[in-house]
Parts: sequence; structure tokens; C-alpha cells
Amino acid sequence: QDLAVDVITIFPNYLAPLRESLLGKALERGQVRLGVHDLRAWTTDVHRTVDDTPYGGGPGMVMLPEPWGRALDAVAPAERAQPRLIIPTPTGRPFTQAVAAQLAAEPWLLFACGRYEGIDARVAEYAGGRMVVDEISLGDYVLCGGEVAVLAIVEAVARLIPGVLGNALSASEDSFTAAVDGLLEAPAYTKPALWRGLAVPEVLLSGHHARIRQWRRERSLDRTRKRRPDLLDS
Ligand SMILES: COC(=O)c1cc2cc(CO)sc2[nH]1
Repeated sequence: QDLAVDVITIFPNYLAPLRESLLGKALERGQVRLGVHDLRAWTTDVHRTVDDTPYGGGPGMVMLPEPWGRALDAVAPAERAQPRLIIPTPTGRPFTQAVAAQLAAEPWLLFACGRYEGIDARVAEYAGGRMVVDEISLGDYVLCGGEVAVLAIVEAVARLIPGVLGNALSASEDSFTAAVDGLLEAPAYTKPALWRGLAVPEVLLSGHHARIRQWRRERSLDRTRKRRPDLLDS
């Protein structure tokens, strides 16, 4: 097993897509282990309460620390080697391909999915006493919870693990990897050569590999200039 992933959430079904396709095969092969846990399993009241009003006032509700403490103790018992705890949150550090590569080197990732206005801050503080806690943002937009972010992070990480992705090569020529100097990829084409009156750029049919490389680099540069000028500063 190259990677173990556990997710604690109040919407376990939201993580079902992780069992599909490529990742599903890596799960069947035992290359990746995936555990999805319902936070409500660690509630003690008849209503299975996971949230309450925020101290200091303000809108919405905050997730109670006690169910989270019991969940962390059950999923990552203190006497065992600890996972890296990933908490998706808009207040986290930006998720980038470099961060994905960093996480792909970890043997065990534990994801805590917030809902409502988030998780009582003491949960991350307490967990930090025994595991690395990594609060991660996917970008500057608001979701209703961490589950969608977990799907994105797990896919980005698992596909970097040799053998999980069908064809390893395509991982090396992705956008944002060094192979294309951190530029956006050039547009891609396949058959037919003419489709609804639209032709494939001639150079790609020429067989001149040096010209094709040059054309793709020019397309990467003008696409990056237009859409992601920030990538040109680095
Ligand atoms: C209670 O909401 C969350 O736990 C939550 C997690 C994330 C991740 C986002 C994108 O960076 S927005 C967001 N909300």
C-alpha cells in the first residue's frame, strides 16, 4: 500500500466518487486504502448533534469539538504512527501541484471535512499536539463544506503515485509541472483532421517534431500570457 486515506465527514456518501474509475482500480489493487467515516458515529446524544451556536455571536453554527476528538482518537489512535491531518478551509494555505506532490509523499492522509461555519478551532489546535495539521484552501471561493475539496485533493495526490494513473507520462506533462516550465499546456487535437468545418493546425500533421515542439511552446506562451500572466513572473 502506497497511500492510506481516511476522511471524517457528516456526508460520507459525498466521497463515493473516490471509489470510481482509476482510483477504484488502485483501491482494488490495494495500492490505496480509503476509509470514510461518519462523524455522527462519535456523537452521544439521541439527535446525534454535531454543531452548536458560536461563542461571541455571529451567524450560523460551529461544529462541536467533542465528536471530532472522539473521531480522531478512533481513526488515529495516539499510540499509532500519526497521519497528516488535512483540513480543507478557505483560510488555509493555497493548494498547488507542488503541495499535491508534497502530500503524495505521505503514507497516511486524514481529511477532516468541515460543514456549517467550520470546526471549533480547538480541534486543529489539539490535533497539532500529536499530528501534523495542514489547513488547505483550493482557492478563493466559498463551498458549503470540505467534501468537494477532499475529492479534488485526493485525485490530485493519488494520480501522482506511480502506477495509480494509467499512463504515467501524462502526469509528467501536465500544466504546472516543470516539464513545460510552469506554463499552461498547448491545445490538444485528435481525429478527425476536419470536424464541422474546423481543421487541426497543419503543423501537427506535418511529422516535423522540432516544429511541433516549437508550435506547442508558442501556444503555451500565448495562452499563459492571456490567462495566467502571474505564472510568467516566477
Ligand atoms: C464549512 O466549510 C468548509 O469546511 C469549507 C471548506 C472549504 C474549502 C474551500 C475552497 O478553498 S471553501 C470551503 N468551505
